[in-house]
Amino acid sequence: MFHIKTYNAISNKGLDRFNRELYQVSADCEQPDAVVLRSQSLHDQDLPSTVKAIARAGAGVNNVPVEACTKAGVVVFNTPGANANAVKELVLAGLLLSSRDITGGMRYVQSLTEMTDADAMGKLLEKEKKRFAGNELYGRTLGVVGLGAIGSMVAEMALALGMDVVGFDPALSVEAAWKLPSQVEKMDNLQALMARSDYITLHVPAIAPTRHMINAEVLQAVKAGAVLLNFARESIVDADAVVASLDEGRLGMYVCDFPEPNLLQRPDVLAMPHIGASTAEAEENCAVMAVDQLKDFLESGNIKNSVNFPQINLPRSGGYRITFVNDNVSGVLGNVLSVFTQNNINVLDMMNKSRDDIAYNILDVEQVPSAEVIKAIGDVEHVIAIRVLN
Ligand SMILES: NC(=O)c1ccc[n+]([C@@H]2O[C@H](COP(=O)([O-])OP(=O)(O)OC[C@H]3O[C@@H](n4cnc5c(N)ncnc54)[C@H](O)[C@@H]3O)[C@@H](O)[C@H]2O)c1
Ligand SMILES: O=C(O)CC[C@@H](O)C(=O)O
Repeated sequence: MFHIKTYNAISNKGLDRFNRELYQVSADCEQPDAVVLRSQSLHDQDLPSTVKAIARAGAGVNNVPVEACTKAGVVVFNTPGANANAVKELVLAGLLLSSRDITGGMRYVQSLTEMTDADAMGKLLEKEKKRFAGNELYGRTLGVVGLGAIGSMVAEMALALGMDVVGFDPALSVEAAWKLPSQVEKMDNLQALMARSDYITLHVPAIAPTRHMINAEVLQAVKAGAVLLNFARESIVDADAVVASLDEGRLGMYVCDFPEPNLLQRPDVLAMPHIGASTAEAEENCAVMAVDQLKDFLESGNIKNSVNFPQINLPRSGGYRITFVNDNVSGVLGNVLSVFTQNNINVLDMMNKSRDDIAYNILDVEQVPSAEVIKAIGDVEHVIAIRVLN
């Protein structure tokens, strides 16, 4: 039986994929084999030593202490692309809400509660509507910072709206580059993108190099009146620098999914409560992907879409499956194989993959490994974690 601890509201479409004869799933499990979560921060929590994997039903893993997990041999998964369409559609809302005073106009109409005469109301609205006029997106330039799953979808959408699109992503993967429309013009640096764009939208992960990447210096390069949209993370933008730029009249508007107190009560800030991925479809997609990846890892040792471990998949070749994690230094696998030789255990198939400082191994063996053999493998220098699967 595997024990799964959940945090946040994880869609039942995903959780129902855990066969209850094999899995116990609950929010208050104390010694879980694995954790499924959304935005709950694990930074201030002690992770039980029973945890072998953490599945983030979503893209950003800044709420998970990934480095500590890697050192402890804990695999961290995310669900790349599973909520990208939801974010893309909210970016479209942000573009429209920042271009036309839709919310101001709606608030004004709702305020006319004293009016009883429809003709008089119609005349008043025709007179007042100029206060809520705006501009079109067509022909304007959108700068997309980060051209991964979300950024590339946003770029494609903007092109379909008749916008020009420029992009900046120094770490673009080959796979992501293939998905990018050819009309997206590549910018060499962030300043160049800022100087060209009427709208700038951020789609980078919250990692050390992106912390405050939008700061006072970068905002100097922005076109007067440009709109900045942040549906990525709070830490990417220095909110004080944004407020200063808005006050100065340089930045025209800030649309964000990560409000901070100093952004409230400003007409030039449109703030939302982190709802980029809050659609039924995105929540289901993320939960299904997270659960499927976790099951494949717990039951077969395979790893797909991990942010700290290598991708690996070894079809079962019968016998008994053992997986182990080790420091990525030479000689460890050889020493483990010697343990099998010494104990007359035949290896049927095996795969070894590494990523940065960590290596991960799957071995199918013919004979059931005894507790002594497992202990001997665990005692091999640089072996961090070991599992025996049925
Ligand atoms: N508002 C929400 O609810 C919501 C939902 C989903 C994702 N997000 C956030 O959006 C981020 C991006 O999501 P994604 O699915 O597109 O991820 P992704 O990994 O597919 O794409 C991120 C892209 O950013 C690029 N990048 C990294 N560092 C960069 C830098 N310094 N400058 C420019 N580009 C850089 C990467 O090369 C990659 O192409 C997530 O990490 C998460 O923080 C927010
Ligand atoms: O789970 C959520 O609601 C938000 C997820 C989002 O921020 C992400 O990084 O994927």
